[in-house]
Amino acid sequence: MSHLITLATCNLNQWALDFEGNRDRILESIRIAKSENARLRVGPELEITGYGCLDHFLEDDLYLHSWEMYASIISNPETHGILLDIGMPVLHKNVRYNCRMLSLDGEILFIRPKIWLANDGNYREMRFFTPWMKPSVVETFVLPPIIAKITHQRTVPFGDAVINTLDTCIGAETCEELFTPQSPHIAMSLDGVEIFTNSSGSHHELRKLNTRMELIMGATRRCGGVYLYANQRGCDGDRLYYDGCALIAINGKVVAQGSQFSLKDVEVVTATVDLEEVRSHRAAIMSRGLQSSLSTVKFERVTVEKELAVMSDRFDPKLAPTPERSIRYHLPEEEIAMGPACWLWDYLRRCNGTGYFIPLSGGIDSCATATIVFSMCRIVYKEIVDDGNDIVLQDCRRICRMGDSWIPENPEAICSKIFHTCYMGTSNSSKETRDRAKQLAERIGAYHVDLNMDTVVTSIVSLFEVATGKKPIFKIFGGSQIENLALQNIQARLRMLLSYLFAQLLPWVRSIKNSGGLLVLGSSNVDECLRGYLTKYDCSSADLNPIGAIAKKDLKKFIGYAAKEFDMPILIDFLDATPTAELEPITKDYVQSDEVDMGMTYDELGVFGYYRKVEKCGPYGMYLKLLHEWTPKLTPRQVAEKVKRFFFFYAVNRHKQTILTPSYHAENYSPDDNRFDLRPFLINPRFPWASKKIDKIVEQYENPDSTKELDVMTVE
Ligand SMILES: Nc1ncnc2c1ncn2[C@@H]1O[C@H](COP(=O)(O)OP(=O)(O)OC[C@H]2O[C@@H]([n+]3cccc(C(=O)O)c3)[C@H](O)[C@@H]2O)[C@@H](O)[C@H]1O
Ligand SMILES: Nc1ncnc2c1ncn2[C@@H]1O[C@H](COP(=O)(O)OP(=O)(O)OP(=O)(O)O)[C@@H](O)[C@H]1O
Ligand SMILES: NC(=O)CC[C@H](N)C(=O)O
Repeated sequence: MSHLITLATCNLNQWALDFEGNRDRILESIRIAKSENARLRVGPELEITGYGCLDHFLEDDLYLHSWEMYASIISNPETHGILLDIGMPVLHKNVRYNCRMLSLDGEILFIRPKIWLANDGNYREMRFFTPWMKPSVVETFVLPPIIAKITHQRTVPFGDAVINTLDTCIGAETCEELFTPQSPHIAMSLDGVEIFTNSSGSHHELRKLNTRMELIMGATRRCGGVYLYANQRGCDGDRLYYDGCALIAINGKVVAQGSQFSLKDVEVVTATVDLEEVRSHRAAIMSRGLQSSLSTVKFERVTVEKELAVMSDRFDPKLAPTPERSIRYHLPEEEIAMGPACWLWDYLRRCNGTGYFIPLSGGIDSCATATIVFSMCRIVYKEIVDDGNDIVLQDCRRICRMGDSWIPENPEAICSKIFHTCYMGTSNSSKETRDRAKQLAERIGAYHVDLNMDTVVTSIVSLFEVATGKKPIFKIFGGSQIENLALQNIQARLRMLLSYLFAQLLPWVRSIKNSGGLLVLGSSNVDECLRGYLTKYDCSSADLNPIGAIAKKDLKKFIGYAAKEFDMPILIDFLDATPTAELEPITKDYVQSDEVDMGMTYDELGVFGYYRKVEKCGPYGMYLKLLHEWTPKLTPRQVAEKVKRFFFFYAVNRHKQTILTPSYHAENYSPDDNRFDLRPFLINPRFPWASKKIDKIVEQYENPDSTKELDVMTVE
């Protein structure tokens, strides 16, 4: 006979340190879960504080406020009648742990500290928490008096326990633990745990979702069982976008999946599963039976004298298992259209902003950034009109400084209120870029300013001339390299200055009431940041950069996608144009081009970026890898030149990464020096020893007879 139970998991848009807001979202998720008849509700990792509190996790206040919020949740009778798994940090014996609080009917069942902490890339959990290094061990936790008064308990178990109800066994695993080779669910499953909860704080990266999904599918296929994945969603105050995707799986099949990108603050996902399916799946595998009977890891059981099933003894014709469904993945270009857009919306509403400003050049990068803002407006509009989301409508009215009766008639109406673009031309600008910028702004409804700033550039050059008696001139007119660069950088840096001026005053110019300034958007892509192909403190220095960790290649795909999906044919013109900075005079024989200037192509930069950061290659390691990949199309010498050139520019420009505008983290090869890619910024760009070793190999290829065997240790 089947044994049906209904379970709930959720995506919550928590905000670091927003204790009351976080609590209310948790309460709302419990209310929804109960209304769907769920008997178990799991929420995201550290949901009471928000996952991204970083060094605030070191403050005692945070632990106090966590208990206060937790008390107000479990003392609320509306949260009773359902097993709750809530994420919160806890101090035990003066040690900080990242914990899960399991409770039922206002009573704490046990506290489970995370065992395997996330500590690479963007994650630094070891900085704030101590891992519970005693798998399957349980101690006694003395409850703080405010909680003891509410729960009428003095102590509760603290450690790696599991819950036995009358009809099943439940174990908790926390985020990273799923990603480890010896995940806790393995030993738990062999010890009879049938339902696993996973509470996560996992952020978006392009093309990453399948890793998470494959792990969940693989785990439940191999071990059997029901897996409830909960995740935070949204921007909780940092460069990361947590990408939800709450999920319920059973024996390698997905039965429920929440959305990855959305403006919903609370999204609850429920499913009804048949525990008999878990039992028969497991019992059919003899080898699993042997491993289970031999397993020496025994988990302490915390007993609950209740059943999770609504009716285990009778057949209920109204209750049926939720059918299997296929996993939904977005294309990378859809991910770009949605992730940074939702991040920008959270940012704007949470800082009580008036809108965004972007210097729009008529090139791909600022165009992609503007299109992402438009995508944000589309998502907001859809959420208001199609989904009737009142929170988004209220936020939208507040940000647009519109009254209580206003409902936007289309995405362009939202864009026209909050998005400002500006073309800042000089005599080096072309009509094409100017027109493209104007047409793009028109299409999305942005408030556009088209200006010329030659007078400002000229007056700065004149001032310099008066002060020094020397006048720099462009290279094509006979000037030196250094003069040429200085003249380009003046234009670039003035654009930054003008951006902030216009961002501050445009709402005033438009007589928008009660407005503050606009947030300035930067638009350097990941590849040019890595190569340092940007002027320090120019338009690359802004308040936020939605595309700072997205590759040019992906941005182009996104533009192609948006041209069709957003009905924006103008975007095709951007795709067809040659990327150019337009900082040097255009003559009949010369137009500045990015790839020529950089000495490498954007595709090559993508490869270098991947090997440097993801594969952790130094120049020598990268050369060896690319030698196999790029020869015989290129000679070993040409490969060596390219690798050395890349590392040269990377090293001389590394200092620029220290002041990069905070960017949406989207790519695993992001060079963001502030949180993700920590490196020195004074590096010998010639990498002398590695270069000698590379030269030795080139020599070996070019004169195979000259060296009998390859001895890379002997240089000179
Ligand atoms: N090791 C070090 N540690 C700390 N700081 C260091 C440094 N070396 C230089 N610096 C500083 O950096 C300055 C040089 O950097 P920077 O002023 O950026 O100038 P720089 O990197 O020399 O030139 C800007 C580059 O960006 C290119 N570009 C292309 C397309 C568009 C744009 C644009 O902006 O629109 C720019 C432009 O063609 C040029 O190649 C030095 O004057 C010095 O102040
Ligand atoms: N004529 C311009 N008017 C307004 N902003 C400009 C102009 N030229 C450059 N910018 C700003 O400076 C940034 C960097 O300029 P750069 O020429 O390097 O462009 P890019 O990084 O290739 O981006 P894009 O593809 O948008 O031109 C641009 O993204 C844009 O925000
Ligand atoms: N919070 C965590 O433990 C997250 C780590 C995990 N590797 C992830 O990206 O989802």
